[in-house]
Amino acid sequence: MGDIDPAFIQSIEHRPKAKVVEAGQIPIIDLSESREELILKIEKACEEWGFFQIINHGVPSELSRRIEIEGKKFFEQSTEEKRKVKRDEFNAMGYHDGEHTKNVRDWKQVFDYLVENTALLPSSHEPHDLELMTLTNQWPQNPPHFRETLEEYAREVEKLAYKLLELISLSLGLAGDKFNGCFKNQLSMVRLNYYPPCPFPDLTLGVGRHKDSGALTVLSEDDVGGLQVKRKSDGEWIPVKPTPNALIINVGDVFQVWSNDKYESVEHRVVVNSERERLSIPFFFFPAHHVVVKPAVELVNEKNPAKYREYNFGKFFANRNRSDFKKRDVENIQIHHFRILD
Ligand SMILES: O=C(O)CCC(=O)C(=O)O
Ligand SMILES: [Fe+2]
Repeated sequence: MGDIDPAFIQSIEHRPKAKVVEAGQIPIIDLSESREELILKIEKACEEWGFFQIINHGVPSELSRRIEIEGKKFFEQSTEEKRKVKRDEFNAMGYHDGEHTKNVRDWKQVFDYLVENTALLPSSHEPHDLELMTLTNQWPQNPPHFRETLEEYAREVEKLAYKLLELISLSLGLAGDKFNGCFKNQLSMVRLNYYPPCPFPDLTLGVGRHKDSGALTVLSEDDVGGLQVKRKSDGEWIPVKPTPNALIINVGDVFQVWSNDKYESVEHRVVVNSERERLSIPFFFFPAHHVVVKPAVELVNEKNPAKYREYNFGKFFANRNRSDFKKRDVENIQIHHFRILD
């Protein structure tokens, strides 16, 4: 392949370094340990890294392999076939091959689907526009077992996401079911990220640096690797080494606000390589559109006042999605825009 489309090129400071730091893996937590142990380990991991891996999590490894196979079969089809379920400005679910993160194009293709098949979302990001629209999944004809496999996977990971929600809430000293109600009519979705081999891995990223906007993310990946997490202690990009049968968990913006900054939604990105394609499957645990996100009252007092103004999750989501389709001149909305200045 010759020239690269300039839309993919990262500015120099954001390009991946040839030499990566190897030390300091994110913690691996065994979910079959006692609750007391788990809560302590999760608290430490969330404070230090914002990320951890889990093993013995209950999602059958055979199912993870099946979804990987179905995913690869889907992406191997012709562009024409895949574009039959293309997402657009009216329906954000389905196939997409032009995603931008921070206004630079990502070296990847995606397929998105909702965990609940349909979900309500504000029609626009404008605060006073109260109109809602319905998002609906788009399913391709092929591969034939794609839909049933993806739906089964979403059901399994959703159970795990509720378990993690409980453990993380307990680790903050909150009731285990404190936030359960926020996920009735949830906007949660699963994304298949497909990263083709890239002839210019030094200039591009599979996904540019970003923070996840939901409560938490459960990520499954194949054995290729590419995810890098920004280490809180020194800002270095640390590669996450794929661990067989493990899932990678990170707390997102919503938990950062709920926890009033005890836990941080940590930046991460994906590097690509010139030899192997890669598939990763994040489950984004998103509240319902009407949920008002604000620091938990139990964690706020005179000494530790709320660090964020409350915001409407659906409006935040609608605003964030505006930048997926085209380059925009302004910075994408971020939770720091809701920060109360000291
Ligand atoms: O592919 C990965 O490892 C992570 C992808 C990611 O961060 C995302 O889709 O939000
Ligand atoms: Fe992410």
